Amino acid sequence: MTEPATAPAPAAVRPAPAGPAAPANDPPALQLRDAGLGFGRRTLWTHLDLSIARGEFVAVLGSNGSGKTSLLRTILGEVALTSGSGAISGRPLGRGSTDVGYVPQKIAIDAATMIKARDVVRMGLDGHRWGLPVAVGARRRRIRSRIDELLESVGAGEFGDAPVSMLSGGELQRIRVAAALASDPVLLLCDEPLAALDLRHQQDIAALIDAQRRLRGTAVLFVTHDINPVLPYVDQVLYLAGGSFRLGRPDEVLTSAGLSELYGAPVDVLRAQGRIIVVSSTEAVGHQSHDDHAATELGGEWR
Ligand SMILES: Nc1ncnc2c1ncn2[C@@H]1O[C@H](COP(=O)(O)OP(=O)(O)OP(=O)(O)O)[C@@H](O)[C@H]1O
Repeated sequence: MTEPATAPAPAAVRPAPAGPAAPANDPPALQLRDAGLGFGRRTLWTHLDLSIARGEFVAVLGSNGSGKTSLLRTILGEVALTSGSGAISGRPLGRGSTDVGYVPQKIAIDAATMIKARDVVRMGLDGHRWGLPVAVGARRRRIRSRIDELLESVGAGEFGDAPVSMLSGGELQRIRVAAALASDPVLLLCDEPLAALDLRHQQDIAALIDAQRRLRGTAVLFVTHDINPVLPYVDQVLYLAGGSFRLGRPDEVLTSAGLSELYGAPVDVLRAQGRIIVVSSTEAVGHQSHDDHAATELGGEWR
């Protein structure tokens, strides 16, 4: 892909992927080989080769309906690839892998429920199973102390005993992250965890996830409509659109030439004050804001 001469590199400081060094012959946290997915006659993406090493941060961008969530669902083993194959830490994709943590867009919580924040984290520890026997004695203390540790690690120590229905969007998102990290996963899948958060909370959650991959070597696959809050951390961008994709470093993928080719329509990628703004021929779109209207129009216009 050609880099437009006018596009400066993002101003963000990119830390090197960190975390405990994995032995050289360790398999990647995630490997997709010649992977494809479609529903009926519609192909979402095909011939996708993606390898994510321990401690690597990969952002997934793309228009509405381009298959970002479906990609996560294939990795979770909920949807089978139409072609190709995938593995997590060398093991074939399948349901219920404790190597994978998942931060969903939403968890369905009844407003009337009295489930506490710490109960949601416990679900993460127990592999999302309710109705386990009540732990007693030393085991109970061990579980409680691990949950306290997880709550502290996401800055949620203070509201661990609060009913989740009382929490703000930002507080609840911390709890979702703590639950996803409970099994100390090799791979963390995040489906738009910054949606509906204000700028400060977006930055907090992004930094939290970055800290986890640095401390624990967790690989991160992060679906987002807005690259900017995670730009300082991103090693690779996977950009899905129009039944195809681009994969590479942010400065390789987020270019006017590359995205125009991907969409088959003129797209300008602007860089200003360390932020990236994607602009169509008619309006600013998608990656700089949480403007659902603009994002929807991007998908609707070019899908
Ligand atoms: N099980 C399914 N059967 C048929 N079609 C499906 C199925 N799951 C998803 N789709 C379709 O596949 C397309 C991609 O959906 P997906 O949710 O992966 O998109 P997305 O990129 O995450 O979109 P958004 O940005 O709006 O969240 C959509 O058109 C959706 O309707």
